[in-house]
Amino acid sequence: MTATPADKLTPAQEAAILAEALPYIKRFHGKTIVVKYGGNAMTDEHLKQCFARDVVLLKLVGMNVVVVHGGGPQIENLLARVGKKGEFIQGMRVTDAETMEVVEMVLGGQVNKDVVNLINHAGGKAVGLTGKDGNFIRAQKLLLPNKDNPADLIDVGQVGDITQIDPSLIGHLESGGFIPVIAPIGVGKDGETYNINADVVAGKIAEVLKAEKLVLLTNTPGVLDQKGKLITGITPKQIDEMVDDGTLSGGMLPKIGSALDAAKNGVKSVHIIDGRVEHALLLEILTDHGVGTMIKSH
Ligand SMILES: Nc1ncnc2c1ncn2[C@@H]1O[C@H](COP(=O)(O)OP(=O)(O)O)[C@@H](O)[C@H]1O
Ligand SMILES: CC(=O)N[C@@H](CCC(=O)OP(=O)(O)O)C(=O)O
Repeated sequence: MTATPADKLTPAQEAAILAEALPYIKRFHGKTIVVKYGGNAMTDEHLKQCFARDVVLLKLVGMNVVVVHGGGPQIENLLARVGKKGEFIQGMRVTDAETMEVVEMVLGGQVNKDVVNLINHAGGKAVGLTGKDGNFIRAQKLLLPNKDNPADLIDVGQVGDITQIDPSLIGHLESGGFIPVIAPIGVGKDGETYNINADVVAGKIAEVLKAEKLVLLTNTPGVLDQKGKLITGITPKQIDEMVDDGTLSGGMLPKIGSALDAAKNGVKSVHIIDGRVEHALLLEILTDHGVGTMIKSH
C-alpha cells in the first residue's frame, strides 16, 4: 500500500467524513440556525470565504440559515479616522450622535454589504437588512445597572434595548430561498436609530425564530477559564461565578448573557466557537467534533 501524507486523506477517509454529516443534515433539515459573525472573526480574507461557503452549504442542504453580523473593530477603524476612540461600559459602546452615524454607516453599509457580497459570491442568495427594514427590530434606550449602586442607572447614549422583533420579514425571505444578513441596528417608536450589541440581536432573533441552534463565532477558542483553558460546557452557576470573579469580562459579558438567555428561552443548543478556525461552522454543525463552548440552560 502506498503511504498517505499525514495532511492528505485517502478517498475512504474523505467519504467517511462526508457520511458523518448525514445524521446532522437529517436532524437540522428545515430547522433554523442563527449564526452570529463577530467583527473580530471577519479579519482574514480566506477565513471570510470559508465562512461564506459554509453558510451556503448549510442553506443548500436545507437549513434556514440566518446571519447576524457585528463589526466592532471595523467601527473602531472609522472612528479613528474622524479622531474618536470607542469607549465601552459592560461590553456596550458608549454611543453619542456622531458615533451613531459612524456605527450605522459601518454596520448597515460597509460590513453588511461585504457579508452579503461574500455569500452571494459563494453561490448563495443573501439579502442585507438592518432593524429599520420593515421596522423589524424595535428598540428603546438601554440603561445599564450600576453594580455598586442599584438605584443608579448608567446612560450609554443611543444604545438600544430590544422591545420587539417581527419575524415575518425573515420568514418571507426564507420562503424565497434567501439568506437574511442582519446588521444590529434597531429603530425606536419615533424613528430613532439605536446601536445594539450584535450578540444580543443574534440571541433574541434565535429566540423569536425558535431556532434549533445559535452559533456565535468569535476570536477565542470559546469561553476560557482563569488559566486560559477552554471550557467545553458551561452552566448558569459557573457563568455567575466567572462574572463575579472577573474571569468573564469585556465583550464576553453581553455574549455569554445573550447565549444563556437564548438557551433558557427555548433555543435547543447554543455555542460560542472560534471563527479563526477554517470551516468552524461546518465542524460545529455537521460533524461529531463539537468545537468551542456549549452554553447549558441549567
Ligand atoms: N473568559 C473569557 N474567555 C474568552 N474570552 C474572553 C473571556 N473574558 C473576556 N473575553 C474577551 O472577549 C472577547 C470576545 O468578545 P468580542 O471582542 O466582543 O468579540 P466579537 O467581536 O466576536 O463579538 C475575546 O476576544 C476576549 O478578549
Ligand atoms: C452597543 C454596542 O456595543 N454595539 C456594537 C455593535 C457591533 C458589535 O456588536 O460588533 P461585534 O460583534 O464585532 O463586537 C458596537 O458598537 O461595537
